[in-house]
Amino acid sequence: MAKEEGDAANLEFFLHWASELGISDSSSSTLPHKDSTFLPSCLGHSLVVSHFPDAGGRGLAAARELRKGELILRVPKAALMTSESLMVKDQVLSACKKSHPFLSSTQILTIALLNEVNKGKSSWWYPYLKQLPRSYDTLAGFGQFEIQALQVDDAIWAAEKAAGKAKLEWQEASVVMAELKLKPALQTFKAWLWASATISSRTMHVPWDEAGCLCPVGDFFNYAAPAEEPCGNKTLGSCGNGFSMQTEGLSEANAQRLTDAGFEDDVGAYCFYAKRNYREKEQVLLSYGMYTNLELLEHYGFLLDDNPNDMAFIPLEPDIYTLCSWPKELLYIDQDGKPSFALLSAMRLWATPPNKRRSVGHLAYSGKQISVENEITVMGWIAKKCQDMLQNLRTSIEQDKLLLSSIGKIEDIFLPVELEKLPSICSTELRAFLESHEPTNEEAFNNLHIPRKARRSISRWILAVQWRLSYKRKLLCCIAE
Ligand SMILES: C[S@@+](CC[C@H](N)C(=O)[O-])C[C@H]1O[C@@H](n2cnc3c(N)ncnc32)[C@H](O)[C@@H]1O
Repeated sequence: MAKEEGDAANLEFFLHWASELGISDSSSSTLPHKDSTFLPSCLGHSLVVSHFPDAGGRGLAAARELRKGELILRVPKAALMTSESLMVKDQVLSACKKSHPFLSSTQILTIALLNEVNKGKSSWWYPYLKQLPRSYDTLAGFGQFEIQALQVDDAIWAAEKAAGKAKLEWQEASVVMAELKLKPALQTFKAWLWASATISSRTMHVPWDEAGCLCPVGDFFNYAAPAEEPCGNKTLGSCGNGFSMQTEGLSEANAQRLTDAGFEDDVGAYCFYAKRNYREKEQVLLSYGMYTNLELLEHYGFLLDDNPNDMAFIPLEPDIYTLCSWPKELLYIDQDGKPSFALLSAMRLWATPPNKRRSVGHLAYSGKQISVENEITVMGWIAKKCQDMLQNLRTSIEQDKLLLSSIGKIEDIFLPVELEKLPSICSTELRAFLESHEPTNEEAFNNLHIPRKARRSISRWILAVQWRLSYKRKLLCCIAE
């Protein structure tokens, strides 16, 4: 059977398996969707699986017009994969967990997931496991080359920290995986990275386990950035349980409140609601939370071209930090190139002569201009800072754009002759990329275009260049303001 046909058959079987577990996209308790050709499916009433090449790949589309606030998917507790549900069915896993109380809840779920994969076809979860991606592009899996390609110190630091944390967690967990007698391939760091990326990018908040749950079908929703805080908290998880199950006769206030998803105790299910009205076939999106592009990359392995919550942090000289009480994470340039409230406030105070700071402090802290002269100094300083930051980075915006279009063609490049035809900045980075993924002897012997290992890293390299480009664009926008 061709791969596509195999994938389609697996998906059909999975949606049937899900319907038998009570997963449903229908708010009434009618029988699962069925037509004469396919197995009964849990979808078809409100949602269908579809492909969105530019917005997350596989995702869920509206099967009909959907109204804001409508209940569109319900996943009963029994269908949620959690450490608890995996342990109930596996005494050995449960005993192992008890003898290693030092492990975090995320480490336990990671081990439990690998333990389930280890069972192969005999796992009760097999139809679901088959639907999980084979690889991820989350920051922890970036190699040294891709990390350096981020160029900005803060981002490099975040990537190194993510990789270091993953390694440490794996080392701590390895004794348990050995006790569970997992296959050697499932005890490797590579397998650990896969399982922890599955958990990082696909779990949803539940109140009884910090690691969250894997939610079959519910984890097919791709992401849309929330434009504003839904309930005053940064992440969706902490406000997910406030949603109401009622969808009939919604008041405007309730319709506003009913966004996204959450576990509902009284229903005993994870419930998903339409965040807005959708036309038939439009992709239905979920807001996982408010994330900057770097955070999206870290936790989910993608970023958005136009992320309203993205920001470029501005490192300040120590004497400016000591002047203000703002935490560093509030000192940034926003997506539109505007300095944040805290950055402006800190700079206005800093640009005031020391003997006058006390008397104008209240203006700075309430976001008001201090004087025209002060404002000109502040704006000039911020623009100069952005300019210096841009100049200190290895490549320019134009070069990054060129590089991105060259990486797109990398599969066609016949080494080393074609490499020479590229602009020098592109060929230098391309050469460094290839050198960091040395070909195997066999590949070198056969003069294959791109080593296999490198091919798998291309998507991460593209993400790194896209990330630094979006960062530079914000700085440029600020200078142009
Ligand atoms: C919960 S899953 C969503 C379903 C996923 N597309 C699938 O096929 O299983 C989250 C992952 O989908 C991808 N994704 C979600 N929203 C995206 C978006 N707006 N743009 C690009 N990728 C997205 C990312 O790989 C992310 O880690």
